[in-house]
Amino acid sequence: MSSIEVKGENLIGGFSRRGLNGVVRVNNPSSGELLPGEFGGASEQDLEEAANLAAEAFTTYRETSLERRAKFLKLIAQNIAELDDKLIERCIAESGLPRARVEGECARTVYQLQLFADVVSEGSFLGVRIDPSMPDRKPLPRPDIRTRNIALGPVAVFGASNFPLAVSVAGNDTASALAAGCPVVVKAHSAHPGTSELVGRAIQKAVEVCDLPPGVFALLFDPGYAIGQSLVAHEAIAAVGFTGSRAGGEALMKIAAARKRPIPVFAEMSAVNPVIIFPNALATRGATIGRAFASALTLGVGQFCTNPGLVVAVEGKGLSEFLSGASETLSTTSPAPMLTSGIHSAYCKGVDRLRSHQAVRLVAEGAAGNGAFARAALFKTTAEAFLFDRGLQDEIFGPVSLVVAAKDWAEVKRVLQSLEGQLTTALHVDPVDYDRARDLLSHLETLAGRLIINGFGTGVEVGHAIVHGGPYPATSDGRTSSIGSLAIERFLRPVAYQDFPVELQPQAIQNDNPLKLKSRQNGFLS
Ligand SMILES: NC(=O)C1=CN([C@@H]2O[C@H](COP(=O)(O)OP(=O)(O)OC[C@H]3O[C@@H](n4cnc5c(N)ncnc54)[C@H](OP(=O)(O)O)[C@@H]3O)[C@@H](O)[C@H]2O)C=CC1
Ligand SMILES: O=C(O)CCC(=O)C(=O)O
Repeated sequence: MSSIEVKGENLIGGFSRRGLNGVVRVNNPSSGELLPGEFGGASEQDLEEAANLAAEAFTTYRETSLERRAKFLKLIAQNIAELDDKLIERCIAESGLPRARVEGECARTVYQLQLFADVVSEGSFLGVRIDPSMPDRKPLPRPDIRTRNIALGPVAVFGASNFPLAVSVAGNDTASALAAGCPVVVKAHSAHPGTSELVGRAIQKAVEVCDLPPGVFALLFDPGYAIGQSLVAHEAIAAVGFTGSRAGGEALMKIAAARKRPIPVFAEMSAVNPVIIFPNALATRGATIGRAFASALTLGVGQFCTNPGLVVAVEGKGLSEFLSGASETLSTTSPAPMLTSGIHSAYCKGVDRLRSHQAVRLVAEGAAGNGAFARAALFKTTAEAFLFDRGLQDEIFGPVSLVVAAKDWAEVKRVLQSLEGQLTTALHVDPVDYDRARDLLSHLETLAGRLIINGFGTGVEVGHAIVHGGPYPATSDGRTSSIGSLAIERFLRPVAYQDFPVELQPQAIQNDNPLKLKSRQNGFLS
């Protein structure tokens, strides 16, 4: 069992110390009881120190050998795995998530770190391109130009409440930033401070054992928003990774854009993840799709950014069967605790808004619960009403969805044309529907980061091909992904070296290729 303990301290520059700027405390969302541990908030001075140490560490850390960086990521993974039940139990108590989910998420966190260790060892993220000189080219000689990616600089990470391990302190933002060669300063999410500290200490221990500059990692608690905001504004910070609400993401984007030197914010924010049921699929298996949909909707109390919050289909017998199937499953759903009382009250407000909307009707509800326990719900409206009121597209975080019934397929297309950017879009199709699907695809590609056939977006598969992103407001920048190995690209920047003698060339671009990297030579992969 690991010797790491929760002490309620900020982690700065290889040390840990109690913050004196207010206190973060947390309740168990299942029982409502106040959990042990007081987490002292960081002061502006603590933040200054953490950010400056990160800037100092950047110079050395970004040029660590690929082997050493991969070893560091693997050691973080090992240290987290060794936390074992201490971490699992604290995470269950702070999040209200069931043991199997937390254990699975812990395994995913360990796996993600190992994945990035492999990405680092493999080296192609360095993006080497070489256009050798052509001294005899007419009318002008061509210079020798070589490019490699370098790390952007220290990254501020704001983890998600709904994935306290896999999208938090050592989650994909941190893993990809460290893999790219960027030090990380995490602003701990106030919903899981103990989990954050345990994981933060596992990273800090790996920094020490690998003999890396101590500023490579810091963890700060903040009982309000001031420290998080100052972190984004700090001149040492070069980029931000964020998962959470649209309001939170947009607030940080504004701060980043108003800086003297604006920086990129990679915020994963808000989506309703439309489910489109095509006519033949609806006619032949409406009830089956309805049951599967309700299971996806209520998975993890609907607390996924990929949750299917919107269904679009043509009105008729098939849609009635879909609604019956979904209602059957939904009405047997027990209430379950949401992550925080704030998230629960935002959910209740959102559901009440639908309930009192004159053009929306309740189709089915799960059993009612007490405290921060959420009651699942399904609502229905017409395409006409949906197109009229843009507010009906807003994400309600939790186990609720809105079915939009269209008069005909042309109206389905109008509904889809009206949507904002999404993380995922699911298409339920039979082969007979393929022509309609093909016709919609070019629009759907511009709508979402991931298109799914006959499934749902919940449960992101972490890997090399996954895209967890999408156009605004699903994310602030849909060009890459916040999950999977593509995420590393957010924290890299290409630099070209023109006519550099070998003595001054970084190893990655040298002709004898000491790092054994694949590269693009004159445009061709080799
Ligand atoms: N689409 C998605 O992936 C997700 C969406 N959500 C949505 O967010 C709501 C709240 O969940 P939560 O996880 O708390 O998300 P928030 O966006 O409220 O918080 C995420 C992180 O950002 C910080 N933060 C939020 N707003 C600001 C701000 N204005 N300035 C500085 N820092 C800020 C929070 O600080 P602190 O820790 O102090 O709160 C937290 O660390 C949910 O009800 C849901 O609507 C939530 C999770 C995932
Ligand atoms: O793994 C998933 O399903 C989604 C992860 C995520 O980023 C989220 O829900 O916030």
